[in-house]
Amino acid sequence: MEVLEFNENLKFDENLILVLGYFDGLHRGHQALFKQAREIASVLNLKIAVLTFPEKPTIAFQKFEPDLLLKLTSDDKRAKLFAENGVDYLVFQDFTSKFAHQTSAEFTQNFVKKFNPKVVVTGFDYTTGSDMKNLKSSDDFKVVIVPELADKVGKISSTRIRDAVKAGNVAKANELLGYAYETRGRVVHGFARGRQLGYPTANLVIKDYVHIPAAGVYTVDVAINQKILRGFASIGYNDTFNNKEKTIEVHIFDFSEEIYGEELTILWLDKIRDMIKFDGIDSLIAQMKSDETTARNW
Ligand SMILES: Cc1cc2nc3c(=O)[nH]c(=O)nc-3n(C[C@H](O)[C@H](O)[C@H](O)COP(=O)(O)O)c2cc1C
Ligand SMILES: Nc1ncnc2c1ncn2[C@@H]1O[C@H](COP(=O)(O)OP(=O)(O)O)[C@@H](O)[C@H]1O
Repeated sequence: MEVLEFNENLKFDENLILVLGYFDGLHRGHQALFKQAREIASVLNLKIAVLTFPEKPTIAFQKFEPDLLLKLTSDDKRAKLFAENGVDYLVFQDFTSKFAHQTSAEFTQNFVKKFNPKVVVTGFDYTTGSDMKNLKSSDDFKVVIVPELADKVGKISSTRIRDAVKAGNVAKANELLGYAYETRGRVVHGFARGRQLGYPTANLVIKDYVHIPAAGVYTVDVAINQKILRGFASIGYNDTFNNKEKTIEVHIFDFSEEIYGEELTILWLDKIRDMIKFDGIDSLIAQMKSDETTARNW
C-alpha cells in the first residue's frame, strides 16, 4: 500500500475504485464496505484508493476538546488495517474549513475525479460537500452505497465501540471491531512495588491519541518482540497506594525479562473486575492470585 498526501497535482494514470470515509477503527461495518470494494475491484481488475482524513472532520466544526482527537487506533494501526482491507493507495486530505465549504459538485470536481474512479464506494450515511448531498452516479463513475451492518442492538458504529471501550466493556468492543482493541505503549519505571507483590508490572506511557479503557483489571495478551504472551493488566490509581497519577500496567505470565524502554502492545481481551482499595498488600496479592487464574483460563 502506498500512503500519499492529497494535493492538486496528484495524478493517477490508471482507473481506480475509490472509497470515501473517515473509518475510525475500521470495524466490522467498515470491513463490509471494503469487502464490497474488493469484490468490485477484482471483477474490474482495478486497484483500490481511499481518500480519508488524518483527524476527525468534527474538529473543523466544534469547540475543541481533547477528546475530539482521540481515536480507536493509533495512526500506524489505522494504516495497517487499511492495507489488510485491501487498500492500494491511502490518500490523506486535511479536513479544513475550506475543504468543508466546497459544494458537493466542487468536491467531485476537485477531489473525486483526480482518482479516475470507475466506481466510488461509500457508506449509506455518507454525504459530501457543504450541501450534504449523497454522491450520484454519472457518466464518469458509478456510485455504490453499502447498506449499514447491524446487530441486535442496531448499527455497528465507531460511537458504540468508543462507548464500550470507555465503559471498560472491551469484549463488546472487540466483537464490534472484529479484532482485539489494542493500546501501544513504552515501558517506564514505576514505584518498583510490583516485584514485592510477586507480580512485576511493566508501566506504560502512551503517546498515541487513543481511547483508553475504563479503570479496572483486565485479561490481556501482550505483543512484544514479535511474540504474543498472556498477562493481566490494571488501569487506574492503584487505590491501595493512593497514587496521584493514573497508570496502565501489565504483568506478563511466565516472563522475567527487564523490558524498560521497550515498546509493547496490549490487546484488551476482557474485563475481570473494578480496581479495589485494599487495607493491606496481603489481600491485594490474594486477589491478584485469583485474577491470574481468571486471566490464564480465559
Ligand atoms: C492484574 C492487576 C490487578 C491489580 N489490582 C489492583 C487493585 O485492585 N487495587 C490496587 O490498589 N492496585 C491494583 N493493582 C496495581 C498494583 O497496586 C501495582 O501493580 C503495584 O502497586 C505495582 O506498581 P508499580 O509498577 O508502580 O511498582 C493491580 C495490578 C495488576 C497487574
Ligand atoms: N513478568 C513480567 N511482566 C512485566 N514486567 C516484568 C516481568 N518480569 C520482569 N519485568 C520487568 O520488571 C519491571 C517491573 O517491575 P516493578 O517492580 O513492577 O517495577 P516498576 O515499578 O518499575 O514497574 C518491568 O518494567 C519489566 O522491566
